Formats: sequence, structure tokens, C-alpha cells
Amino acid sequence: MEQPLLEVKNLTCGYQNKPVFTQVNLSLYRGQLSGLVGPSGSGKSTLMKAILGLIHPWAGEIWFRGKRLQPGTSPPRVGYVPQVETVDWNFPVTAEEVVMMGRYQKQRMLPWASRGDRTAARELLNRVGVAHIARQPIGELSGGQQQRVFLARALVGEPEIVLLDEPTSSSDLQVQHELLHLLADLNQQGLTILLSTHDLNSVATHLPWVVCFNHGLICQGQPLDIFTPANLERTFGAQMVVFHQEDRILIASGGTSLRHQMQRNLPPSLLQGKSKSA
Ligand SMILES: Nc1ncnc2c1ncn2[C@@H]1O[C@H](COP(=O)(O)OP(=O)(O)OP(=O)(O)O)[C@@H](O)[C@H]1O
Repeated sequence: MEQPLLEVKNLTCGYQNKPVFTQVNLSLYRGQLSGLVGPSGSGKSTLMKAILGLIHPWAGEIWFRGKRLQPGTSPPRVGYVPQVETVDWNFPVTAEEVVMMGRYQKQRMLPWASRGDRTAARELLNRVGVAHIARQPIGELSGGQQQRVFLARALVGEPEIVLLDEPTSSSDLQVQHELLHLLADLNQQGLTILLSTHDLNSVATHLPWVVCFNHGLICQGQPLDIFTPANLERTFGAQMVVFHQEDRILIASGGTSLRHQMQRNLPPSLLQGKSKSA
């Protein structure tokens, strides 16, 4: 059986005396492109930070390529794109410098740029489609461009896995779709990707694998199998309606009244209102 690239075993994390999740087990396989979905505060960022060694787990283990990592250490060749809300955009640096900072961190170089640094940063910005804004201050870029700059920074050191924390949260639909297409391209080139998001419809459309999370792993699988009203209610604690059309699905929030309204107006083949457990 294939060995997972990254494995989380019985992981328990929390802050102060409050646990966020207990005994989580999750395996990421080489070449996987997965979405981590769950309500706000359910522990998605905490899980990513634990994988990255940014917080110390209370218990459990993280394994990378079959080797156990020391608690609180960063796995080799894992890139990270933080939530844009956590970044100080007034920091006076250009897009290119943001990417080069990733190089300094990895190579422990002194913070001045060589021509090689600049060329490498340009190549990465080019790879994510924003080489033209290399010299612009990061604070003056659009949310979508900022996101790509941070993606370029995460690609420094040629990671095998990139974790993205809500990369689609601050951008409009078109920008979200473009980013997800870019991630699919990077995935085709061999990158393993886990991204957290609240946007269930983007996950359903663009991602082949979904992990539902709410203070623990609820279920995982292909969106068509996993996004059932029952699983969504278990994950989000709210009723949702799932529409099916051929191999596509559309998820809308709404309780019984919306479902009854839809049932009156839509053919039953489009509507999945009955619970199907994973
Ligand atoms: N540094 C911290 N100190 C104390 N509590 C924290 C800290 N960071 C997060 N928490 C708490 O841990 C819980 C999980 O937070 P986390 O950010 O992991 O959730 P999330 O699923 O990523 O949420 P969102 O989708 O809103 O980003 C929340 O109750 C949050 O308030």
C-alpha cells in the first residue's frame, strides 16, 4: 500500500487549557489536491499550524515520508500560504521582496538580494502569473495578486506539499476560480495541496478530494460522495440543500422551508434533500 507523504496520527491540539481537537488522524498522499472544510473556529488553521510545527501539539505525532517529526518542528519541503487577514499589508516591501524573504528563511542567508535571488523570485512570480507586479509594494496589490505572491513565496525551496489557509476568502468569484485553476495546474505538475475554505461550491467544482472537519475529522472523500445533507449538517451544524446535475453539485444553505420551496419548483432528480450518511 502507498505510504502517505504526510501523516497526522492521533493529534490533539489546543490553546491554554482548552482543546480544539482530539485524536485526529489524517493522511495526505503524493499528488492529492484536497479541500479542508468546516465552520469558523472548528480548528482548520490550528491543524495546519500543527502540521507546520508552528504550534506544539498536546499529543500525537506527525510523520513526513515515513519519518516521525520532532514535535514543533517544521516538516522539510512543506510550503504555507497564511490567511491574508493575518498579514500586515502596510509593511513596505515589494512582491519580489516577499518572495525573496522565503529564500532567506530557507537558506539562512543575510537579507540582501543577489541577482540569483531576484531571478529565482521572478521565476516563481512568473510561475503563478504575476511577474508583471514584481516591483510593486505588496500593500498596493489586489487580494488575488497578494495571494499569488504568497503562493510564490510558499514555492521557494520546491516544496512537495503546500498548505493554504483560506486562499479564496477575500476575493471575488472570478479570482477564486483563477486561483483554483492555478492550484490545479501546480497539482498536475506534482505538487500535493491542502487548502482550507468555507466555499463549499468551489470545493465541489474544483477539488477532487474533500476533508470535512469540526473539532475533529468528520468524513473525507470525493465531493460528490461526501457533500450530502447529512454530512454537511454533521460538519456545519446547519441544514443545507444539495442540488445534483449530472456530475456536478450545488450547495445552498437553508432549512426545511427552502427545501420545501425547492421541492415544489425543481424536478426531484436535481434535489438531494434526504440524508445519506458517509
Ligand atoms: N492563538 C490562540 N490562542 C487561543 N485560542 C486560539 C488561538 N488561535 C485559535 N484559537 C481558538 O481555537 C479555535 C480554533 O481556531 P482556528 O483558527 O483553528 O479555527 P478555523 O477553523 O481555522 O477558523 P476560521 O475558519 O474562522 O479561520 C477557536 O475557538 C479559536 O478562537
